[in-house]
Parts: sequence; C-alpha cells; structure tokens
Amino acid sequence: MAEKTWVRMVTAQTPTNIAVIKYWGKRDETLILPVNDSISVTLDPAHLCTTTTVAVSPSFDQDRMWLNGKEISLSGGRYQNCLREIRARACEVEDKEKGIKIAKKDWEKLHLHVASYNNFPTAAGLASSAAGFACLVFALAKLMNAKEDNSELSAIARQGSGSACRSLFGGFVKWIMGKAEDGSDSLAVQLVDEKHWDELVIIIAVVSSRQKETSSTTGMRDSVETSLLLQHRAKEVVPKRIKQMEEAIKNRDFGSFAQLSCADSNQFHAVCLDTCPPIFYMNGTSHRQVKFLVSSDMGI
Ligand SMILES: Nc1ncnc2c1ncn2[C@@H]1O[C@H](COP(=O)(O)OP(=O)(O)OP(=O)(O)O)[C@@H](O)[C@H]1O
Ligand SMILES: C[C@@](O)(CCOP(=O)(O)OP(=O)(O)O)CC(=O)O
Repeated sequence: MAEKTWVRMVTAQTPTNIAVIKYWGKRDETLILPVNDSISVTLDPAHLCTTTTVAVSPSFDQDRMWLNGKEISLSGGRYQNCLREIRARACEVEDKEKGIKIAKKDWEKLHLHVASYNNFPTAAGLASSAAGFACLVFALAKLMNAKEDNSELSAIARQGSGSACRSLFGGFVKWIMGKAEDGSDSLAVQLVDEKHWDELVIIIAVVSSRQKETSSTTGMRDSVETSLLLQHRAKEVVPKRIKQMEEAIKNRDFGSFAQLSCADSNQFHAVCLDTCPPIFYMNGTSHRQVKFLVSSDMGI
C-alpha cells in the first residue's frame, strides 16, 4: 500500500513597484547592494502583479519552478540565495486539520514546487523581477512559518532582485542603501501607506511588451564600470533628491513630486547613454509621450 503523503500550499499576490528615484548601480553584485538610496511607489495589486503558489510535500524529489507556465531552472545564484535564506529561518509548522507536522529541522530535507504568473509582460521594463522575487520570498516565508517582519524579508528579496525589496510594502517605499558590508542594513521601509495619497493616479503606458535588449542587471553593471555621470549622480545628486522627494510625498506636493520624478528618470536615461556601449531603453513612442506631457498642462 502506498505511504500516506500530503501537500502544504500557500498562494501570495504581490504588486510591482515603479521607482521615482531610481536604483541604478551596485556596489556588491552578489549581495545586491546599491550605490544609492531609491524611492518607489507600489502599484495597486488589482493591476500589475505576480501570483505565486509555493508547495511542499515529502513526495517532491527536487526543487522546481514554473514561470508563466514554463519550467525554469532554480540553479541560478539569485534563486538559490533566496531559498537558502528563507530555509534558514523556517520554523515548525503544525496543521492539525490536515494532520501535517513539519519540524524546523525537516525543512532542510523537504523539496519545494513553485508556480508563478505575472499578469503583465515579463522582463520588458515593468519590474517583473521586483514583483516576482518579493512574492516568492513572501510566499515561502508564510509556507515555512518564518517570523521575520516585511523589512527583514525585504533584505532577502533584495538578493533575488534589488528592486524586489521595495515590493514588500504598499504606498511609497524607500530602499535604504545601507553601509554594512554584509548587507544587513540594506533594506526597505515604508514611507507612507497607500491611503496617504489616494487621489494620485498612475497610468502605465506600455510602449513595447518585447523583452528588453539589455537587462537591468547587465545594464547597470556596464554603467558602474564606464559612466562618470553615474558616480556624480550617486554621490552628489541622489542624496539631495531623496530628501526633497520624501518631503514632496509627505506634503502631497504634486508639482515637486512630478518635477523630481521626471528629472530623476531623465538622469537615469542620461546615465544609460553615458554608458559604454550606450544603452537605449526609450523608443520613438516613449520620446513622443514625453513631448506630449511636456507640452500639456500636467501641473509640473
Ligand atoms: N514571477 C516571477 N517569479 C520569479 N522570478 C521572476 C518572475 N518574473 C520575472 N522573474 C525574473 O526576473 C527576470 C526579469 O528581470 P529584469 O530585471 O530583466 O526585467 P524586469 O524586472 O521586468 O524589468 P525592469 O527591472 O527594467 O523593471 C526574469 O528573467 C526572471 O528571472
Ligand atoms: C530601472 C530600475 O527599474 C532598475 C531595476 O533593476 P533590477 O532590480 O531589476 O536589477 P537587479 O537588482 O540586477 O535585479 C530602477 C528601479 O527599479 O529602481
């Protein structure tokens, strides 16, 4: 007779976030530590989001993951780092109804299956890695009954993709770059929740759903190696802008908020052009949109 088996599953949903003061450049590639603080706004989960189901069962013989219905490899360092960090924080789980009891030490031997869906284009510049890794880490933490709060979980999601640390919170979120070499103080904090500025409407105009030619990871590595503008931006420009942006958000000052967001986005694209070889993320449609916004009365 077959041995009695079981499956424990958790499903989570996490929205993507859009940076208004951008993260571009790492000081540590493995731990994913940035060269500057960044601030983002988390979108409404009803729109752009990732849904991830994680499952554990004694009948699984290896860790496996499916992204948008296709199996992907979990052998990459980023997935391995997240899985290792969460497993190290796993606690005992008891589900009396289903007769499941998992001791803390059992988590090392048990394997996981992960199925994740993005309801928006993947790897196209809409921060799928942010929603994806935040959702993975959050769902695993719930599955394994980890006791860490969202800021502590953000430091793990950060090791999957830098921008992911900011998707663990709603509203406006700051990723504090931190100073420690081990990355322990590089984490996200919520500045204000989603109710603080609920008349703010964000319109996402998708100008292309194709995969970007240069991934953020590769692009920012090249910028760190070759762009002098990036050094100036990280040291001189962003620290001042972060303070001004925090003030604008606190006071719901749309004029300052829009001016700072546009200036920061333009400087990010300028750093891309200052990179060798240059990186082009904007296309003709994006340029026409910027022209249109500048010529219309946006309160900027
Ligand atoms: N739902 C998900 N779960 C786990 N990993 C994901 C998920 N979605 C995307 N990823 C990972 O993120 C990678 C895409 O990241 P990348 O930074 O290139 O694009 P992006 O995040 O969509 O765009 P950008 O960073 O410019 O906003 C994918 O190749 C995959 O490895
Ligand atoms: C332009 C950005 O969206 C870049 C995001 O880069 P990623 O977080 O995707 O990069 P990795 O840390 O290498 O995974 C700006 C931002 O979100 O702050």
